[in-house]
Amino acid sequence: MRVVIADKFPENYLLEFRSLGLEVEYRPEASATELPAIAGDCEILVVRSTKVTRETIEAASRLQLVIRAGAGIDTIDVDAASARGIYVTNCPGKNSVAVAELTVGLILALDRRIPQNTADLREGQWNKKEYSKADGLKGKTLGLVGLGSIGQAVARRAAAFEMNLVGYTRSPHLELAQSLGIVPCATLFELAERSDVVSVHIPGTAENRGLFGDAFFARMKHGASFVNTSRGSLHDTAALEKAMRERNLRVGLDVYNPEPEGGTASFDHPLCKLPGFVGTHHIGASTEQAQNAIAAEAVRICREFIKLGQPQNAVNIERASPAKVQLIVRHYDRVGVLASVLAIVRKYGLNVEEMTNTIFAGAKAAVATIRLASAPPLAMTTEIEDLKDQIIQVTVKPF
Ligand SMILES: NC(=O)C1=CN([C@@H]2O[C@H](COP(=O)(O)OP(=O)(O)OC[C@H]3O[C@@H](n4cnc5c(N)ncnc54)[C@H](O)[C@@H]3O)[C@@H](O)[C@H]2O)C=CC1
Ligand SMILES: O=C(O)C(=O)COP(=O)(O)O
Repeated sequence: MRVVIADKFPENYLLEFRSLGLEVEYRPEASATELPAIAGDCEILVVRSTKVTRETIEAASRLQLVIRAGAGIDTIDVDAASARGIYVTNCPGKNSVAVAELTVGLILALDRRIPQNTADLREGQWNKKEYSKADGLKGKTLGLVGLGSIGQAVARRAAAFEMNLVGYTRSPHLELAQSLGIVPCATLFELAERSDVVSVHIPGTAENRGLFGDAFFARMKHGASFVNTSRGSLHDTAALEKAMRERNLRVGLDVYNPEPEGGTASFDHPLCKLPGFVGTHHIGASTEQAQNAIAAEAVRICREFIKLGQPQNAVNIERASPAKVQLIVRHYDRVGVLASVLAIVRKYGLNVEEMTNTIFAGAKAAVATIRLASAPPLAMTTEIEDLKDQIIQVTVKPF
């Protein structure tokens, strides 16, 4: 099997891929437009933020698995992969601590204006008078949007600064929130009104696009801070600029919309020039610790995939099976039995949604569980039962 690694990846983990018997092509500088040609004949594609487009998925005729060596899968055309039966996985939770550390760094930098202090010192300017104005974090309220892996890691760190925590999450993680000392907010607007600092930790899905716009910022306190280390698509840049100018909002960003592809580029962004801004270059996950943890997880996913044919952490498996009925066929473990059973299922026009076949000790008998979208007619099960010397028992159960 051939694996293409189309992003920067720790060297020693490349060796681990090779030790799995994989032929490794390491293309750390590959761009999204080059990827269709590069990934053309690989079975496994590993990427960080390099976009995997429909063109790549369709050009890679042997592709079976795309591993996002990170958390967010918004850079991958998951629909295109699903339409061709290609697994997409990510490495959940493996870079959360790194992002949480950067988030706390941005919150501290916004309060004490550390980058602005440094810039003045670089310019030969001593300005203790100006920079002596800061609020302090103790007793201030941090509003966390999203209480997944990163939201929780930020909560734990902010608690050490004795901040009050409020949170908003779509899925009601009430017990979890309580265990972390997070007071749940019923709506995003309630969170905006209560928070001195808002920090965003939700995925950049289509439905979350532009969630933070005029209406949200208008509810934030004057002079409050907004931190986004998740995705640039989540905030409306123009609304953010307006809130910075009119409501003295302070903004800390690691992510932008749009963001340059690759490691270096010129970058002219309206927010970066405003005095209340601190920012980083989408480096939330870029610590050695996080990248080693991510790489180890990517290798683990590959190992399991090679062994079992199915990867862990797949994000594009249909969770709500269309199956309604299970046809359970106990049969002798002989050549052609399953083919005969399936031929009868086909004859009655029923689609097999899911299927497993489990062999019993001694390999004399097996049980096939065939999941169907609708109940089989009696004539069909009778026909299966009548397969000579092949069938032990047929049952039908709802699913
Ligand atoms: N700056 C960087 O380098 C990095 C950025 N990220 C970004 O952070 C995001 C979050 O990462 P994790 O915490 O690891 O993911 P996660 O999947 O553990 O948590 C996300 C949580 O957000 C919740 N959620 C989704 N939409 C929501 C909404 N509209 N309102 C409230 N809650 C909502 C989900 O239910 C889930 O609990 C990633 O999707 C990625 O975009 C992740 C890693 C590195
Ligand atoms: O894991 C994520 O979602 C990230 O945004 C990290 O991106 P990166 O792998 O550092 O390009």
